[in-house]
Amino acid sequence: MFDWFSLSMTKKVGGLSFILLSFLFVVILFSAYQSQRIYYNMMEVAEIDVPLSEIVAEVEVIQLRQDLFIESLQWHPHATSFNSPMVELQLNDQTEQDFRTFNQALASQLFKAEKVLHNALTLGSVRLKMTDHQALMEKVGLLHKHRIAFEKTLNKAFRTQSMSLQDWSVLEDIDQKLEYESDRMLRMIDVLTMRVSDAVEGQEHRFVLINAMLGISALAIGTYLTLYIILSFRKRVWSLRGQIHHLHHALSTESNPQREHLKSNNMRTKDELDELEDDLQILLSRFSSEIDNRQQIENELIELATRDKLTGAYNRRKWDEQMQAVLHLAHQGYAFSVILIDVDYFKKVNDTQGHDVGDKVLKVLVTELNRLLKPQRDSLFRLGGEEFAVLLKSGDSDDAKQLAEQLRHHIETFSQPDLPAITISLGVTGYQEGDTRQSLVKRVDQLLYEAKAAGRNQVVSD
Ligand SMILES: Nc1nc2c(ncn2[C@@H]2O[C@H](COP(=O)(O)OP(=O)(O)OP(=O)(O)O)[C@@H](O)[C@H]2O)c(=O)[nH]1
Repeated sequence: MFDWFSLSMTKKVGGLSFILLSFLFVVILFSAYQSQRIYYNMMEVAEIDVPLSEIVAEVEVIQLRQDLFIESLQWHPHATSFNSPMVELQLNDQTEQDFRTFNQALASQLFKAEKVLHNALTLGSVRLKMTDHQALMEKVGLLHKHRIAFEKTLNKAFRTQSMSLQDWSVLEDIDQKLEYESDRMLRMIDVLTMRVSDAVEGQEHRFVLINAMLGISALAIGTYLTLYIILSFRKRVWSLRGQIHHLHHALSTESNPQREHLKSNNMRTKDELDELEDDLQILLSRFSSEIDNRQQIENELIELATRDKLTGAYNRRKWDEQMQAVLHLAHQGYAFSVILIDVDYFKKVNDTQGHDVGDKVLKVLVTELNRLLKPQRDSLFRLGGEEFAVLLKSGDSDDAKQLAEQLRHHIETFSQPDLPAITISLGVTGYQEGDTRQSLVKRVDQLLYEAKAAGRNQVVSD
């Protein structure tokens, strides 16, 4: 089943936006459709009903003129024969002229009405009550017929300058019919116009109602969408900030001076994003200092792992690493030298003074040897027991010999009240082409042996 709540925020916002836009789209389409309908209905009123109303108004005026015309005909019936009583008419040129004028006007108005209705029915501009329009058309036709009959009757009278009583009553009858039909036509047009305006009004009401409903729905969805986005956004930001605070807490339980500083310095109003940015900034700086600390600790641990615990000189592991590195460089032309150092008669120190003193002697020895070494170039290693080595990463073997002699002399002459005096024997050699670690160590070991054999407290080099 469709699970709205488990959708991602993007999908929810996208879905709601789509619905909102669809609503707006429907509102626009419906508005356009209704406007179009209202427009056509109004067009129908403007093109058909308004001209028809004007025509009928004209016909009414003409009708009045026609009534007056008939009134103006002074007549009195007199019998010319028993069977055919005649009407004596006051007919002159002016009378005929008047008749022709209003008769023509009437004919023209009726033609106009026919044309309007014919166009409306044939061109399809009538949308409401087609049958009523057809009835109206018929009514105009009838009026036309009455007018022609009226015209004929009068034409005859003008020709003969007289009229039978029968014709006179026909004329009066036609006149009444004309009047009656014209009234009916006007009423029909009124009804039609009313219907059209009612229909338009109804459409307008529906239009307003449906548009209002769609608009309210769109507003509701828009409001919900906006609130949803704001609340989701705030919830996410707060959740992120919560996680950041947890991280702060995990990094340190102490109060964070940087955070306090930021808080106290930034009194201006901040939004959620500003606060999140601050939190992230502080977190990042804390991470970076934490990384620095860890790096420092790691370096210290590495350093500890490479140092001899008793003396602080580098241990054999470091010696192996460094030898590998300098041999690799030596193969590329960077020479190096080694001084191998051994304490003379150290067993005697242990035996006579005790092991602790022996330890202290070894510690002091390392301190004193280091005094004469150049940290950039020379490194001191404890290879085991009372045996040490100095690695000179650069310089030739003469430099090494010179340094070895300085070391020997310094230890020979060094004294400390609580420690026995000691001497050291040293073997010195430089890198020779084709050397391996074993060949070089073996050679310098041999030289040290020779120094011992030669009476100790001396330097032997190759
Ligand atoms: N105090 C102490 N003594 C140690 C330590 N490591 C080795 N030794 C002692 O150093 C002595 C080395 O003695 P030997 O190898 O006989 O050499 P030496 O007495 O110095 O005589 P030569 O080297 O021939 O001059 C031994 O007695 C070891 O016990 C240490 O860490 N502390």
